[in-house]
Amino acid sequence: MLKIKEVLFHISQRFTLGPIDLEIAQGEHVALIGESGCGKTTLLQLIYGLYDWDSGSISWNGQEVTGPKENLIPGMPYMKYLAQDFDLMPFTSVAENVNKFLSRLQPEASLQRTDELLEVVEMTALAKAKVKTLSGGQKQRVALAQTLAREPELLLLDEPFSHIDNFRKNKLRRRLFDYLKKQNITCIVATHDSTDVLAYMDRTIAMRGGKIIAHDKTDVLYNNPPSYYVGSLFDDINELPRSWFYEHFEGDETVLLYPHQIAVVENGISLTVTDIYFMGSHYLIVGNADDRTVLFNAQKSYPLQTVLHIGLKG
Ligand SMILES: Nc1ncnc2c1ncn2[C@@H]1O[C@H](COP(=O)(O)OP(=O)(O)OP(=O)(O)O)[C@@H](O)[C@H]1O
Repeated sequence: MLKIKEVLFHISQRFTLGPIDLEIAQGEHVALIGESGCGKTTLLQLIYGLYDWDSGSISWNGQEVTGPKENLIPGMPYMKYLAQDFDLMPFTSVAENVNKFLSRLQPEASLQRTDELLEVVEMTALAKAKVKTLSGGQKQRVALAQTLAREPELLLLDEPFSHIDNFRKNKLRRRLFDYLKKQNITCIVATHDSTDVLAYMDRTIAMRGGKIIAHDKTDVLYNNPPSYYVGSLFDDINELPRSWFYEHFEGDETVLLYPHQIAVVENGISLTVTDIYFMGSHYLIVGNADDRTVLFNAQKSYPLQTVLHIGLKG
């Protein structure tokens, strides 16, 4: 289990991380989401032991994590941190880049494991290619395989799919997180992209200004975002008067609704269509209601300036 107790770290005069309190069980997958600069990378690097923090403690299965002051080689050996700017050997092949972290004593088994890991990241076809000839997304996949080759107990991934095209991303995510679950590898993923987290992360942590501001099971946090900021990390979200959607409700209280929770109804709040975006499975409609912008999903398109009525879906 990872235990972080009251960790506080002044990385600069302008930015303080913490206090952070967090426990993550063996085999759990946890996402760190939050706006750029909120401290996701700094928290991953602290957990890995790349900084000497000011106070508090971090431990993995009872073993204290320590920073560079105490370790000649920074980073805890039972963890692996995959940085945003991955570091590969450009003049050697994809397979060699992965194989170099496997045992020299069992060359047959190492080759087999290299093949297995290249399959996880869908790089089998390019096993013999030199890394310098690869695209950014292909390099990122090799870096992932290399990180897995080191058999970490705790894997820290910083924006692991940022260079990978949508075509491959979904399949890669499924393969990677299935593999990690099977191996019981604990994983923390820092990401901007909520689709990285929804399906694969047991829990999600939302950060802002160096602090954890919300923390729950991923589906619970998605369905009940405690603030507009947290909801907007997952999807477009509307903050609208509660009285628009709930009869007999008066007062200034607002309600947070994702576009898929609002629909065109017969009797409801009147809205003028101002923009329409084709999203593949549906249209995202932007409208103006009582001087507020509202985003909602619809199955069909409407001419601009059409007046519709909206209400809660279902
Ligand atoms: N080595 C450093 N020295 C001083 N300040 C730093 C250092 N590294 C990061 N910071 C500052 O710490 C804050 C948090 O940065 P961090 O990289 O952890 O955020 P992030 O949430 O990972 O952002 P992004 O999503 O853009 O990668 C930022 O204000 C950044 O400027």
